[in-house]
Formats: sequence, structure tokens, C-alpha cells
Amino acid sequence: MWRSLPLLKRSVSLYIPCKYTTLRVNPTTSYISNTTQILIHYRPYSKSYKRNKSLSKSKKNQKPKKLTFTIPDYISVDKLSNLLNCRVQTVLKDLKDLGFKNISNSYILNKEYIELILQEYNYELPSTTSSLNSSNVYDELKDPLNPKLLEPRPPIVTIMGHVDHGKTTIIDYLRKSSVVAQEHGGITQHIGAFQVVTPVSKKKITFLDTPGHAAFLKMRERGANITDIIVLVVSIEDSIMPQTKEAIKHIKNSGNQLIVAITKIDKISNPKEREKKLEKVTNDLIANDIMVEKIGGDVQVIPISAKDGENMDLLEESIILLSDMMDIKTENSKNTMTEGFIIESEMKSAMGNVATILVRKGTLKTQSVILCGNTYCKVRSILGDSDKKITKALPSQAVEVSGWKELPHVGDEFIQVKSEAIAKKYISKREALIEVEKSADRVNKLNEERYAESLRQKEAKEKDEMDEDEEKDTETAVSGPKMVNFIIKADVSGSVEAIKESIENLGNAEVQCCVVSSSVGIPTDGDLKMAEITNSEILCFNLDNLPNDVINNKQHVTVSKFNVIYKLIETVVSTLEGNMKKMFEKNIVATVDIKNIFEFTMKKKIIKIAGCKVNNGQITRNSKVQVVRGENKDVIYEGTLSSIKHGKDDITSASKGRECGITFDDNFEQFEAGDKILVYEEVEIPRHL
Ligand SMILES: Nc1nc2c(ncn2[C@@H]2O[C@H](COP(=O)(O)OP(=O)(O)OP(=O)(O)O)[C@@H](O)[C@H]2O)c(=O)[nH]1
Repeated sequence: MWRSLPLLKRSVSLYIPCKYTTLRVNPTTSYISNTTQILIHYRPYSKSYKRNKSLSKSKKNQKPKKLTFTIPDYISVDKLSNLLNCRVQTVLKDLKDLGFKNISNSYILNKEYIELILQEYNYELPSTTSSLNSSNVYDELKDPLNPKLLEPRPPIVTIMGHVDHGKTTIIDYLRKSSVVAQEHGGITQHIGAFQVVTPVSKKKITFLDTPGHAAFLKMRERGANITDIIVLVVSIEDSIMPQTKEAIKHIKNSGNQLIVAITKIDKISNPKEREKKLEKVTNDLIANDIMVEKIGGDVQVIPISAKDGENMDLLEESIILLSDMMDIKTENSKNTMTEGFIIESEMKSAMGNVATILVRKGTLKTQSVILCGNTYCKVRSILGDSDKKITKALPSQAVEVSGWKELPHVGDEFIQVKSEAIAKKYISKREALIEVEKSADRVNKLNEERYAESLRQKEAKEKDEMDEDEEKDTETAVSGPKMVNFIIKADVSGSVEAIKESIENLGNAEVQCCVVSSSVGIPTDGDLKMAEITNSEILCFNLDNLPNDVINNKQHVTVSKFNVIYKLIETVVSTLEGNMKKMFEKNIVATVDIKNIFEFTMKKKIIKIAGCKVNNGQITRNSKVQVVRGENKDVIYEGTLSSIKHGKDDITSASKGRECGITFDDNFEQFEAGDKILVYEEVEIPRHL
């Protein structure tokens, strides 16, 4: 059952056993232990639980019992009943009353479930339970913004739009460099970022060069999440296209401010025609709920040509105008600890691990220590635009930073800490939490596997009653889809992430893509071994110089190379389709009429022969046939032939117009004059996801 959280209003602490974890809601502080959940999946309380609740109420008057043991992280139901000095059947019954289903003595309870049952048994619980998890562990290092120290910062702008509508050309114009020419397949594939100074107002704007292809949606989402303003690019020639709509959907969800740039206006030189086309694009924008200025909205629409620069200054100044209205500010005092996002990371041979980062708060200086995910960086060098060495990066500035212990993940937030020791301490703390969460996942998986196993055993009992097809379907239902494994290797972590996000949800109820591992760099021996063990295909992206011993590896692992993302996705889709169950359809190639029935005796046994005439096509000794009867063509036999005769002679085939005698396999002799033999071939039906 799905319920939204606000419905759960109760006057006492409420425990909700759910599929992956237990949520504890304490309405007095509106505090939720698992902050990532908005919708929660919980088992409905049974009537008996309500009964139990009243039981609990009556227990309230009793003095709570003292716990004589430390609450373990995990425990099986039978061990817990030992500790509680109760019969295991009683604990099982009580758990069922609390809403647990499909549990047995060996079911493993996690800490929160254990606490739940202890509370039911009127034990005194320790007063605090930690709310910390791996995703919020660094939050305590963050200082809230101090309103007195706020100062303006340049707007951060992302450009979005349909493939080929001109995003890169705009960036290129702004950067005054030729990015377009260097791209594989003409698609922007990596996030970059740079700052421009506007021509008139001389103010700074930071542009995030987010890729435009649909497969990079995730990257784009990250771009937009760290962005203040989105410039939606729409070509005057094509108007709104599928990815424009997708971008609009995303912009609405992200709540970012928007400016529309209608591009390629130089392509339509006739002023009247240009006006007509601009009008069409504007109307299409309105039809897609973009509140443009024309209808009294606040979205500016700027017609531009990035090719010859027409109105590019207007676009930049419009961004400044909007950002002034938005009053974009951050804290940047001498003591402000820096915060920001990773927008790219890669290993460079001369510099080691580097990351392009975007500063959102404070000033980043060399020698500062920044913490991000499972890694940290004592900033060794900062490179600004055009790879110039600088000593500090101001708010909204994107710079390349070296000194990372490990590559940080694209889109992750970084935060400055006072020392390497603090960074290490927090990383260990986070790792420990990840371990706990992993074991919780393992326990849940184990419980699920045990439940699946009990289902399997139940199904096995019913197996005899099922026909073969039903059996296969049940198998799929119980054991889930067939997992087809892949390992992703790419040149930079942004691509690794984007490819992973793009392919890992591909599949259906029958087959499912599984990304076994994903990392930056050329496949290593470890990757090949892993691929061999897990029967994975290795997908290499933008790795142009793969060594021969990787391509022709001794493990015989398939290593595929790609430079264009959609080609990679197509390959994964076709591999998945190739792993789907083969399906065939019958293609009738000949029909034969049964005219008479003959009987003759062979070795004292009476044998029936169907006297036939081939109506069309050709029947052969190896043909697969159906014998059908009446107008409804009821199938009375399906199988193969045992002989075709002409007179007394065995023949191998009979074509249209020929008379012949036919006997069937499986001792089938229930045919009658007037029945038809349908000769068919089985043709494989292409399967699609
Ligand atoms: N005439 C003209 N051509 C343009 C203009 N903007 C882009 N183009 C051309 O349109 C094509 C696609 O432009 P890109 O900038 O690569 O488009 P994109 O949106 O970045 O494409 P992806 O990176 O594939 O998403 C290129 O051939 C550009 O030269 C423009 O304003 N005028």
C-alpha cells in the first residue's frame, strides 16, 4: 500500500516496517530517519494489531522492563525469542499481528524491527537512536548562510535543448573556441564550464556546458540542479522537438528561471518568413505552457544566430537582467567554508586525479581541504579558464582542481573542512554507515530470497498440474527477469555516470540490464576477470587506444568500443532482446485434403492411411503438420508424419495436385475424410523490449 507521508499523523512514535528499511516518524519534531523517502511502502496494520495496540496501552501502566542485553544490529526471530525468554511461536504471532508477512523462525530482523518488538514487550529502550546515514553524514559540517555576510555572485547558466539545435555553437561563440569541430558524432559529451564577461554591463556569467543528447539526461539534470537560469534553445527551423519537451518538463520540475533563445535565425533571410517562423515557435512555446512575455508572462524570448553573432549580446544582457531580478547572493567572507559541486572528474597523466568544480559558497584557495563522497582533496593547483594557474576560485567560478586522493563523482556536493584529519575522520564515518546500510540491504535480500524460496517450493508442488508454458511463466515470476550483465569503462566519470544511468533501467519483466561495475579508464585485468566470472560484456566509451590484449583477451570476454552514446544504447538493447525467450509463429506452407480412409494389414496389425490430395504447396516427410476439422478448424492433431506413400511406394514429398497416402506419428489415426492437413514452418518472431 502506498501512502504519502503527511497522512501519517500520530501522537506517538510510529514505526513503519517497509520493504527496504524501517521508517521511524516522530511527529513532535517532524523528523524522519530516512530522509530520502517521500512515499513510503508499508505493511498495513492488521485488525489484530489494533487489538495489540490496546494491549500496549494497558501495558503503559506497568513499569517498563529493563533490557538485559545490548540491542544487536540483526537477529533471527528464534534467537530473539531466546533472548526474550519467549516461545518462538508467540514472537512469530506477535510479529504477524504487527503487520509482518511471510516470516519464519529464520527471518532476520534489523535493529529497528527488534526495537519495535521490544517496545511491544514493554522493554525500556535506549533514549536516542541515531538518524545519521551515509547521505547526510556531512551535513553537520555545513554552516547555515549568514544573511549579514551575503553578497552577489554571478548567475550560473545551463543551456538545454534538442539535439543539433545549436547549444554547442552558442557555447562556442561565447567561448570563442571551436568545440564543435572536435566532437565525436557532433554531440557534446562532457560537461565543461566557463565564465564570460558581458559586452555591455561587463558582468560575469558562468555557463555550464551540459550535453544535449537524451542519453545524458541525468548529467543534464545535475547541471540544472546546480544552476540558477536555464537557456532553452529552440531552432527556428524545427521549433519544439521531443527533447525540447523533455527539457521543458525538467525545467518545470527544477523550478529554475528560464530564458528561451530561438536559434539559427540567419538561416531564414526573408524578414516576413522569419517573422512567421518566430511567431510559430512562440506559439508552440505557449502551447507547452511557457509563459512568454508576449502573453504577459516573464519568460524572455530572444531570437539569435550563434553563427554570425546576431543578438548574442542581447541574450547575455537578458541573463544579467534576470539574475539581477533574482538577487542571486551567497556568503563569501574570509571565514566562509567553501561549498560547491563536482561537474567533471578525470585522471590526467601529468596531474593525477583532477576535477572541475563549481564554487557555490566561499572562496576556494590552494591548500584548502575539500571533502566529497568517499574522497577528499588538499587543493594542489587551481586552473581557471584557458588552463591558467590561479590561486583562488570565487563563488560561481568553475575551475579545475588537482590533488584528489580518488576521483570524486560528477554531481556530488563538496564541502571544505579544516584539516585532512577531519576529512579522513568523516570519510571513515561515512564508510562505516555505508557498510551498515549494505548489510541492511543484504539482510533484506536474504529475507526476500528466503521468501522466494518458500514460494518456489510451493510452486514446485503445483508443478505437475501446470503445462510447460505456465511453468516457465511462473519461473520468471518467482525468479525475476534474466539479468544480462555489463561492465562500463569510459574516459571520464561524467560519461561513466551518464551511461550507467542510461542503460541500467533498460529491460522488461523478462530481461534486465545489470551494470556489474563501472569506472574510468581502460579495462584492467580485474575488469576482465570480473567480466569472465559474471558473464558480462565490457562496454568501452571514448577509449580510443584499447590495447590488443584487452580486445582479444584470453578470457574471451566481449569488449565493445563506442564513441557515440546512442550506438552504445542500441547495442545494449539488441543484446537484451537477444536474451529474450525465443518465440515462433506458424507459417502455413501447404494444405492437404484428406479424401478417403484406407485400411490395410501389416504384420497382423490394421493400419489406417489417409488418402490425400495436396491442395497447394508441398508436403514432405519431415513436415510439421496440424490436422484440423470442420469450419472452426479445430486442431485434432499436431505433430509429424510417419510416411508419405504413392501407391505402395514410400515417397519423400508430394506437391500441389498430387494424390498420396499419409500416416502420422504418435499412432494418430483418428482422422476422417473431410479433415485438412495444414503444413507449417515455425518462423521466429523478432522480440523487442
Ligand atoms: N546557420 C546556423 N547554423 C547553426 C547555428 N547554430 C548552430 N548551427 C549549426 O547546427 C548544427 C548543430 O549545432 P550544435 O551547436 O552542434 O548543436 P547542439 O545542440 O550542441 O547539438 P548536440 O551537441 O548534438 O546536442 C551545426 O552544424 C552548427 O553549425 C546558427 O545560429 N546558425
